[in-house]
Amino acid sequence: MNENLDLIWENCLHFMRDNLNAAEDHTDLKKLENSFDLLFDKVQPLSLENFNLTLLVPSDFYKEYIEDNYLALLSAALKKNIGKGVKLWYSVMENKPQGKEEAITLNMKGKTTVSPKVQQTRPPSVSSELVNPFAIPGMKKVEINSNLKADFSFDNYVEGESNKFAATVARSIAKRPGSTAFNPLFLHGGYGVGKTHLGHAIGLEVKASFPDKVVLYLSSEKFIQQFISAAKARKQTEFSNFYQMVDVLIIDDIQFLSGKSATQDSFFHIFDFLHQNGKQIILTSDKAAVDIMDIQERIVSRFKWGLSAEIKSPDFDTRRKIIVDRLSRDGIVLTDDMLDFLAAEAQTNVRELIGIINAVIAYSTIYKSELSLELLKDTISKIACSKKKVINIPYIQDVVCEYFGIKREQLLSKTRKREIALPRQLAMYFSKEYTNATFTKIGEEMGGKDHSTVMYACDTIRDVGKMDKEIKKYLKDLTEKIKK
Ligand SMILES: Nc1ncnc2c1ncn2[C@@H]1O[C@H](COP(=O)(O)OP(=O)(O)OP(=O)(O)O)[C@@H](O)[C@H]1O
Repeated sequence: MNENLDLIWENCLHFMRDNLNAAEDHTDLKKLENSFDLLFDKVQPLSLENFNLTLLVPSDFYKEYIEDNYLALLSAALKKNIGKGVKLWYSVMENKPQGKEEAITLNMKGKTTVSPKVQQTRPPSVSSELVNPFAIPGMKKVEINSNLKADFSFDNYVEGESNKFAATVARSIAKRPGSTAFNPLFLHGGYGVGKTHLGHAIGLEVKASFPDKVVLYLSSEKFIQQFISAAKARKQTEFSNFYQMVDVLIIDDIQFLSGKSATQDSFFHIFDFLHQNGKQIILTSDKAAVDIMDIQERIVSRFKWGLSAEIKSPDFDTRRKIIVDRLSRDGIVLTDDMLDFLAAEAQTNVRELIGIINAVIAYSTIYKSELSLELLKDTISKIACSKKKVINIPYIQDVVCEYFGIKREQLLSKTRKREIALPRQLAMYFSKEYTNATFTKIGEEMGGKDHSTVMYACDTIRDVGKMDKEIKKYLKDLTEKIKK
């Protein structure tokens, strides 16, 4: 019978909705339907056994509200769709306060026993497993594409000093998603150091160990786009419902939520729902939570609830291990001096290192056994030449905008809001440092600012950057990105 439960419940809902007017003397049907939908969206049928129907409700309030307002209608619907002897039970999802590790369900009997018999005991085999009360009817069984890259597994993740802590925590989360103290896991670090890889590795491991868990990886840009489309179509509720079905949510580059206040609101509610229900949240960012500008304080504070782990640029030994690991997948073995040479080359991030390894693989395929240290040096110098790029003002502006998650129009605007004015001053400063442009030229390219404004910005950043921790960090990160 349970197989048909969703269908039976759908029919009950349909019957009740159809008869709303008859049940109450209400003239504003639209309003009535809306409040009915809001209420019953959050109610799920949990089980139906021997005429015992158990509904999962988010709190006592829902139970009482249903009993007070929809008793007659619900009884009629249940009689019609299940039969006269049906008894109704509630399973109340109780959320422990902040810091809890799991959600529990409590069973209690409803006032409603459609048959006159009073049921005193817990109905047989009511699952104590958490069922998502926010799932849209009919969506429960929808397969979600997790968007996980099979290559980004723990097996392919080389551990070293720079990432050991983050990797250990990630492995422990993958074993008990949502049940460790590491929720959310906030992974941060520079460009290409392996944050995304680790996020995927957790997701893949969870999927392998708990196939029924819903795992979803996506970039914050995708999240923002989806939110905007949902808002345009007035489907914010469906948007939230969708995310609330997820057991392990992995959002990459969360810093891009900066300045997007409506998306932040929605993210906040999804975050709280998932967290309160023991679902695992994994976030990656190119900066520490406190360094993300223009993001609501309540969100930053939630980032700190779990664990923040920084992944640093890989040290020499880790780089060497990564090279050996990658090349061995293609059956390529290099001599020690070749490995040392390559490991010394790409010092800042693994992505750059992988570019070099791929070039070695390509050359190895062409030259086969003739691969030598000289050939490697030659290959690397060619890569370095082809990678040299022109650093000009528009390029600097792009890097700054991407870093702060703001638009070029904002950067070039006249606004004095700190979250825009500071990136603008930094862009002016870097334009002076890295190009031959005059103050006047920089001013023109920065949205028609006066040369004295540019001079002032450069002096300020230079002076403040000497002692202000925040500015120092921006200078370091942006220098790395501009020179990359
Ligand atoms: N420790 C590691 N072992 C093996 N491969 C790694 C490791 N760290 C990173 N990589 C590889 O380096 C590349 C870049 O890593 P990843 O995309 O995870 O970086 P990221 O920190 O998310 O960077 P960004 O912030 O720029 O997106 C990927 O191909 C990834 O598989």
